[in-house]
Amino acid sequence: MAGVAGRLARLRCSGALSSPLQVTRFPALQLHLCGPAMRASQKDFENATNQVKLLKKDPGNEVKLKLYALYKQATEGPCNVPKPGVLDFINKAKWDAWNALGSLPKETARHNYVDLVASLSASSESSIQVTPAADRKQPGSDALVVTSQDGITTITLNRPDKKNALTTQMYHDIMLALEAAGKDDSAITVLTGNGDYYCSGNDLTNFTDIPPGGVEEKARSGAVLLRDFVDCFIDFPKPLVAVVNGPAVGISVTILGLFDIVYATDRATFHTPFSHLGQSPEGCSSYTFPKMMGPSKATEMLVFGKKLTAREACTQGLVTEVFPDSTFQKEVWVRLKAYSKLPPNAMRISKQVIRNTEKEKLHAINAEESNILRERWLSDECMNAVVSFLSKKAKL
Ligand SMILES: CCCCC/C=C/CC(=O)SCCNC(=O)CCNC(=O)[C@H](O)C(C)(C)COP(=O)(O)OP(=O)(O)OC[C@H]1O[C@@H](n2cnc3c(N)ncnc32)[C@H](O)[C@@H]1OP(=O)(O)O
Repeated sequence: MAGVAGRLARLRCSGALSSPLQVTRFPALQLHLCGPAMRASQKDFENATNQVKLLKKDPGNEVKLKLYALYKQATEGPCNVPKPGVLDFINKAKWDAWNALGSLPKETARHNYVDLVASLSASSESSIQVTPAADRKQPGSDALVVTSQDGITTITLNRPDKKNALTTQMYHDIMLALEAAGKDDSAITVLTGNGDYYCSGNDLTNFTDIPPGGVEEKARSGAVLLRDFVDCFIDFPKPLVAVVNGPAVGISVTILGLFDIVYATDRATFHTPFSHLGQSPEGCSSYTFPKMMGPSKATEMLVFGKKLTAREACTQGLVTEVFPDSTFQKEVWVRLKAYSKLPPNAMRISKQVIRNTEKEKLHAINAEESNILRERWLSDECMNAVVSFLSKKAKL
């Protein structure tokens, strides 16, 4: 697979990316990747390496990779270190960027680095270090908001700018929130999203956060986390309601089979593009979906990634009721407030009567799905899909 940074550099040199927009955004890259070699003193270079630490505006992965590559070329010359493993996304992207500079002379690299930093300094507002993913801080508890009112505990996914994609931290926080909600004095628990999306599923940048034990360890710990996460839904003791305020993707769809009620706006869609991502179903959907909609409709969703409208999902039994978007919030909350006034113990016991017969089976299915996914995450198919998403995201 050609490196993303290498592909970017080649495209730039061929002029294929020289649209006015890109020239405006990255003038230094545009000018100097193919431009004439010029001189910058060692002192200028040292100043620039210090200046880089003071930049306030994040210029994005593309420029960070370029800075990294130019620095290495300027200080060490052409790349002749071994290529990192294909699953070592971050180091491989860095290696590709450096390697793409070929035999560019050290002096030219030094000049280009100085010039690139100067162009960035003008509009800088936040840090620009090429931070290894493992060192990156995950969003904290503000990515999840928990409120309790009128007998209802509401857990709200709160990363609207990322379509409420689930970070590793959020999986942990949701488990804690469910544990607390299961014990508090509310009658009903609700999961919903803030913004135009319900949830875009697993945050695909989770895959770049490789621990010291490497990708195998990442896959192993991911499978454990997934299993624990889904177990919390299987075991949740009270009525659990999904208020699906917009499109839902991936794991946010599959776990709906473990909710007691699913209310959706007519703007919602339900998408499980697992094959496209080289992955396989989780959240017990390999069991709950065929059971609720029949194996053929389940296959369309889980194997072929067919996206359902809210009404289709309702017909298939995945959604309880669909509401017009304009009245969705009002109608749903009036309904839930009325339900929350029913005797809580009776509701809890009735839920358990309905669900308990399946619990053991669901735990076994969850364990099996998590194991299979652990292997999938190590596959070329999955790795290529994640690299493709990250490349588009980094606009490489
Ligand atoms: C413990 C581990 C358990 C793992 C369990 C496994 C679960 C499997 C899954 O959940 S598979 C599903 C994974 N999700 C996806 O594949 C969705 C990816 N995202 C998209 O396809 C699109 O972003 C979209 C269709 C959801 C929305 O498209 P739209 O064009 O409307 O918006 P943007 O693409 O511009 O998105 C806005 C910003 O949000 C970022 N983002 C959205 N979804 C994710 C995601 N899943 N992971 C990471 N980031 C996501 C997107 O990159 C934009 O960010 P930016 O503004 O910084 O560019």
